[in-house]
Amino acid sequence: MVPKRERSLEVDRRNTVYAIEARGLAKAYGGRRVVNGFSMQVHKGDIYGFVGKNGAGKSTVMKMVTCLVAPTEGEVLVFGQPAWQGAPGVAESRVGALIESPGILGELSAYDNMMVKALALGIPDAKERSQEILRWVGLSAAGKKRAKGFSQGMKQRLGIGLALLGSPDLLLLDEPFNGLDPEGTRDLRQLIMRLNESFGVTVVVSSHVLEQLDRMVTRYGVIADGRMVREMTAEEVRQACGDSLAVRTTQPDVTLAQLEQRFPDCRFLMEPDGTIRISGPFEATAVAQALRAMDATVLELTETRRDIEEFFVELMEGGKRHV
Ligand SMILES: Nc1ncnc2c1ncn2[C@@H]1O[C@H](COP(=O)(O)OP(=O)(O)OP(=O)(O)O)[C@@H](O)[C@H]1O
Repeated sequence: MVPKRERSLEVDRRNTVYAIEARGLAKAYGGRRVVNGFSMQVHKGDIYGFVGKNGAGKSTVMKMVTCLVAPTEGEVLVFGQPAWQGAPGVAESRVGALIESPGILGELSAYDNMMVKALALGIPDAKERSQEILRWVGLSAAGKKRAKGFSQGMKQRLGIGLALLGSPDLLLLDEPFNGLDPEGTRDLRQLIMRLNESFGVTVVVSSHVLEQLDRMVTRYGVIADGRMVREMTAEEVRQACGDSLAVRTTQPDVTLAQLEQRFPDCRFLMEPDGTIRISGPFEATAVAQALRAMDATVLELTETRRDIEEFFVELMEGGKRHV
């Protein structure tokens, strides 16, 4: 049976409406463009890992998607509709977000925090909904304790609870693992996965904690200097990491077709600069022999072992060639 998350990606490939689609997005502060020519495609059902160095522009992009900040240029579609139509539109009704401070009232309990927001949103069954969500985020035992005394993990979970009040189809979480201990990190990761799997909530998570993203993400986007460097499925990242063979020839398309035919059990990935990355059960010497037999002009043939962190660091450096 196909795992549910892979199945949802399969369905979405045929579906042209994305949860988020950004085109030519730019944001300037004081004349400096901190996001520029930015594009992004988050498929419905994704857990999308949004990765980039400090200051790359992740928060700014997330704020433009959630209408906290107005774009200088470009367009953001949320479920096919403009997030901005002069005023916040679809983002208000279908999107939940935890960006920077989660808007928690420190003097109030978790339940009272939920009720304040539920009443402000005009949610009809505010009490039941607040209790239900608190159970979901694992805070029903927090009782009357004031939120200012919560651990960082509890605050993050309450922040997510508040973001869930409007029953969003899309949830954006900016650095949610910051300041969490290993247990808090695990709990939060499991919560994100449950939301995605049980309710089909599309989740965008920006994080530096690649190890956590690797355990739950279905697609990645890498931002550097305000531009999208690369979007890849988790499977493509897995293929690009681990033992692999990088092959560059003068005719990459022809070489790729021939190698695929010659080594049907291997996995092949063509990188933007034409490098063919072979992973799976390959023998470097057999590939070298095959290239000779094909009369290919080989510019490079390198066997590499690369871990996920190294892979992303290279991309975050600005999308230089990563062999
Ligand atoms: N309100 C603002 N006024 C001026 N500059 C800003 C403002 N908000 C962000 N910036 C600048 O925009 C750039 C991108 O910031 P942003 O917070 O989006 O990056 P980030 O990728 O989320 O980084 P981090 O991981 O450090 O939060 C930074 O250089 C930042 O200083």
